[in-house]
Amino acid sequence: MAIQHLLTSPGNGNTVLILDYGSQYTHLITRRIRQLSVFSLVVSGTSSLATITQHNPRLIVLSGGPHSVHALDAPSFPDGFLEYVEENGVFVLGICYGMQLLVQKLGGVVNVGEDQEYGKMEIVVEKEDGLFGMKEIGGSQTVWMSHGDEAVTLPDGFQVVAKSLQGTVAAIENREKRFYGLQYHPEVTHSIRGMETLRHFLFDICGLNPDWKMQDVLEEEMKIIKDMVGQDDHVICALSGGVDSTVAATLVHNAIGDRLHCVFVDNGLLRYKERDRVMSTFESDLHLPVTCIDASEQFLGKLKGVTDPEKKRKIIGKEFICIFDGFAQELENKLGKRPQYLVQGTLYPDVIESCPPPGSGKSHSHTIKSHHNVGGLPKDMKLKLIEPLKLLFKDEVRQLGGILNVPTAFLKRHPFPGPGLAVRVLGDVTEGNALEILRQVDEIFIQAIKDEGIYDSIWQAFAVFLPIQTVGVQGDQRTHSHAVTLRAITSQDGMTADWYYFEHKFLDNVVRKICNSVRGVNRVCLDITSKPPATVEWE
Ligand SMILES: Nc1ncnc2c1ncn2[C@@H]1O[C@H](COP(=O)(O)OP(=O)(O)OP(=O)(O)O)[C@@H](O)[C@H]1O
Ligand SMILES: O=c1[nH]c(=O)c2[nH+]cn([C@@H]3O[C@H](COP(=O)(O)O)[C@@H](O)[C@H]3O)c2[nH]1
Ligand SMILES: NC(=O)CC[C@H](N)C(=O)O
Ligand SMILES: [Mg+2]
Repeated sequence: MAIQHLLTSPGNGNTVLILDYGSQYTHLITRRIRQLSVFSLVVSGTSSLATITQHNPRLIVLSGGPHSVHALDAPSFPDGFLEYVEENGVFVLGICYGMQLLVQKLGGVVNVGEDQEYGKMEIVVEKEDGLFGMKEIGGSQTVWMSHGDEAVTLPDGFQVVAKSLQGTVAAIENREKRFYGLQYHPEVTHSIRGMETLRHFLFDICGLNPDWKMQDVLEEEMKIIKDMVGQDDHVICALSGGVDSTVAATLVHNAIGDRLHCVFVDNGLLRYKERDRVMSTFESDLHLPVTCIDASEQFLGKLKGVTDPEKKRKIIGKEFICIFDGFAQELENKLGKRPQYLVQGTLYPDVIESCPPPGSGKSHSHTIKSHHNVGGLPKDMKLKLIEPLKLLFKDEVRQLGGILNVPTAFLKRHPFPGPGLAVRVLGDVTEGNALEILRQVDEIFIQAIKDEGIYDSIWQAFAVFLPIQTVGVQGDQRTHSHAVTLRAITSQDGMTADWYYFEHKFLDNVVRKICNSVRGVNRVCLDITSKPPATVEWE
C-alpha cells in the first residue's frame, strides 16, 4: 500500500498536469517543465475528471501516443473535460497525438497523412506573436517529429501558427479559448528551440510562476512524514548504499530521528566485497545505524533454475519484502510495537518502466521491466510504503541529497539495481561459478575506470556474464570458457542512454587484465548499444 505524498501536487493553481497517452517522451515533458521551476506530474490520459480537477492545474498537457485518433480504442480525456477547462480558465497544450485528439474532439478533421514525418524536420512560423512569440514570423527551426496522422481541417477559432516544409500543420492555437497544439515534440533535445518555446508558453502565455524549488520538496516531504508517522511509531528503511535510498533515509531520519531503523540486505547478488564496503561507509560517513541481514542463501535458493528475467525480478521483489517483514517482527519483539512503514528509495523512472499500477498514468504504455521495488512487490504486502523520491529523477535526487548534506561520495555513485547481479548473469544465476566470475570481471573494469579518472563522466558501468562458452587459446592450450560483456553508458536520467566512448588503449588494457587474471573467461565483448533500442541492464 503506497502513501500519497503532497508532492503529487501542491494544488495551488501553479501545477502543470500531463495526461499520458503512452508517448515514449511523456516523462521528458515533466522533466523539461520542472527544469523551468514549475511543478508538473503525469496522470493517465483516461483519468476521471475528479482526478484531474483535484490537482487544480493551470495547464494541462495532452501527451503524444502510439494510437491513431481513428482507432476504436483511441484513449481520450473524460466527459466534461472541455467544459471544465473552459469554465476554469485552464490552458491546454496538445502534443502530437494530444494535438490530434484536441482537433478531432473540437470538430476539426485529422487524416492519415500521405507522407509520414519521423525524425528531424524544419518548420516555418506563419503567425506573428503566436506560440513562438513576436519575433518569429517567417523564421524556421529544426524540430523532432514522429507521426503519421495530421490535422487537415482546424476547429472553429483556431489558427495555424507554423507548418512543416512539407506543408503539414505543425503548431496551432485558439488564444481566446486557451487551446494550443504542437505536432512536433518540444520536449526532446533534437527540437533545438524546444526549451525556449516551452519557456515562452509557460510564463508569457500561461502566466505560470517559476516557484518550484527542491528546498520546497524537502520541507513538504518532511512535514508529510512527520504528520503521517505517529509520535511513537517506528519505521523501517530499505537501505542499499545507493544514491536513492541514502537520500531517502537521510530525509526520513531528519523527520523522525532514531525511530528510523535502516536495514541492508545481502541478497547474494552484490558486487565484489560490496557488503563490507557499504557497511563501513555507512558507519564512517553517514552515521546512521544500519542492520545488515545476510539473506544470500534464501535469495539464491529461490532463484535456482529460474531463467526468465521477469520471473527473477518478481522473486527478488517478493524476497526483499519477506526479509523486511521478518525485520519488522524482530523490532516488534524488541520495541513492543511493530513498524507499519517501509521507506524505499523508489524513483520516477522505476515507476515509469515497471508494471503500471492502475491509475498510475502508465496504463497506455508497455511494461518494459518490473523494477523489484515497484512491479516486483507482492500484492499482499502489509508494510505501507513511504517513497519520498517517487516523483523525482536521479539528477533531482542528487540535488536533494546535496541540500541534505549527504556526502558527495554517496551522491556520485553509479546506480546499482536492487536485483543486482541477477540481471547481469543471463539465465540461471546460480549456475556454476558465474557470480564469482562476474564479480571479479566487474571489479577490474570499475577499478580501471576509477584509475583512469573517468568514473564521474560515466553514468553507469558494469560487466555482464554471458551463459555461452567460446573457444580460446591460452598458454598454448585450447580453452572453452565464458564470454563476458562490458557496458558503460552516459545518461541524464537512465531513461535514454548512449554508450561511453572509451579510448582504445584503455579497453585494450582492461581486456588483457580480465583474461589474464579471471579464470574461466577467454573473451570480452563491448556493448555499444544505446537505450533505446536496448535497455541499460541486459535483463
Ligand atoms: N541490498 C538492498 N538492501 C536493502 N534495500 C535495498 C537493497 N537494494 C535495493 N534496495 C531498496 O530498493 C530501492 C531501489 O533500488 P535502487 O537500486 O533503484 O536504488 P538505490 O540502490 O537506493 O540507488 P541507486 O539507483 O543509486 O543504486 C532502494 O532505494 C532501496 O530502498
Ligand atoms: O533498483 C532497481 N531495481 C530494478 O529492478 C532495476 N532494474 C533496472 N534498474 C536500474 O534502472 C536504470 C535503468 O535500467 P534499464 O534501462 O535496464 O531499465 C539503470 O540504472 C538500472 O541499473 C533497476 N534498479
Ligand atoms: N507520436 C505521436 O503522438 C503519434 C500520434 C499518432 N499515432 C500518429 O502517428 O500520428
Ligand atoms: Mg541500487
